[in-house]
Amino acid sequence: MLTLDALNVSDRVGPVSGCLAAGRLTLLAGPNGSGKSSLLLATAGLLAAEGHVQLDGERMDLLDLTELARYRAMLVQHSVLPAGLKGYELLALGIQGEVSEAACEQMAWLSGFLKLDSLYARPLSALSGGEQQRLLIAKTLLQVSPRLNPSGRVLLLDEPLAGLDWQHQLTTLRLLRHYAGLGLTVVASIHDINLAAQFGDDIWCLHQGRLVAYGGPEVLTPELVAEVFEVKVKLLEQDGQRLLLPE
Ligand SMILES: Nc1ncnc2c1ncn2[C@@H]1O[C@H](COP(=O)(O)OP(=O)(O)OP(=O)(O)O)[C@@H](O)[C@H]1O
Repeated sequence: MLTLDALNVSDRVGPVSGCLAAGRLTLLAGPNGSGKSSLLLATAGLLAAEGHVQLDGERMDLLDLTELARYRAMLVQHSVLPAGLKGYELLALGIQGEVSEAACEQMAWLSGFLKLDSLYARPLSALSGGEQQRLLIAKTLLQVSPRLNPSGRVLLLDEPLAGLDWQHQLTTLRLLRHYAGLGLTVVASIHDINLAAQFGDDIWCLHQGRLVAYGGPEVLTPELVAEVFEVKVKLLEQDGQRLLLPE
């Protein structure tokens, strides 16, 4: 479990306190500039912040970089990719230690979901934005895949669905749920509130740097959406599914 204790990045986000549970997929919603990326980066230890983040009771800011890389993986928004690198070389960066048979099997497993086979041999500079994103997602997942890294406990992803087509958005969300099911704490920012409601175990909603709502998908009410996103929506409910439709 990740515990945020008054985490604050001046003028960007916070103070935010709360628990991000292991075994659950928490989706961060909120408009542009509401602080999602800043919160994720500060949680990952990649952005200086006041307050503390504890991982199972251990202060993350006291861990060295090698320990951090073992415990948590983060997909950052707008990754700068080395142009000469090929697809498989990017993926290999997610593997700690030698590329073992188990690592190859895990890569093949992820490739099946994210359709990476045809991307392996190509330079990253020759791939589309969505193709690059699929490789980056796989690399991030590999880093904390329990079979390869039993110490892996946390997955943080900033807008993993950016640039993905509909099929790969759904595949990615299913993979995130799978990793949560393996016991990891999985946290991702997302702009589609209906996908957030469908796939998130927990929702955190940020507005102007503050955590204004958290809980199950039912926290995404038309009232909250109107206040935070300034969009009028109506709620449709069918077969236990909730859909927020713009009016
Ligand atoms: N490098 C920076 N230096 C100073 N302020 C920043 C920096 N990056 C972001 N901000 C500001 O911090 C606030 C939160 O930005 P952040 O990127 O965390 O929001 P976000 O919710 O991830 O937005 P988006 O949905 O557009 O990605 C915004 O007001 C933004 O202008």
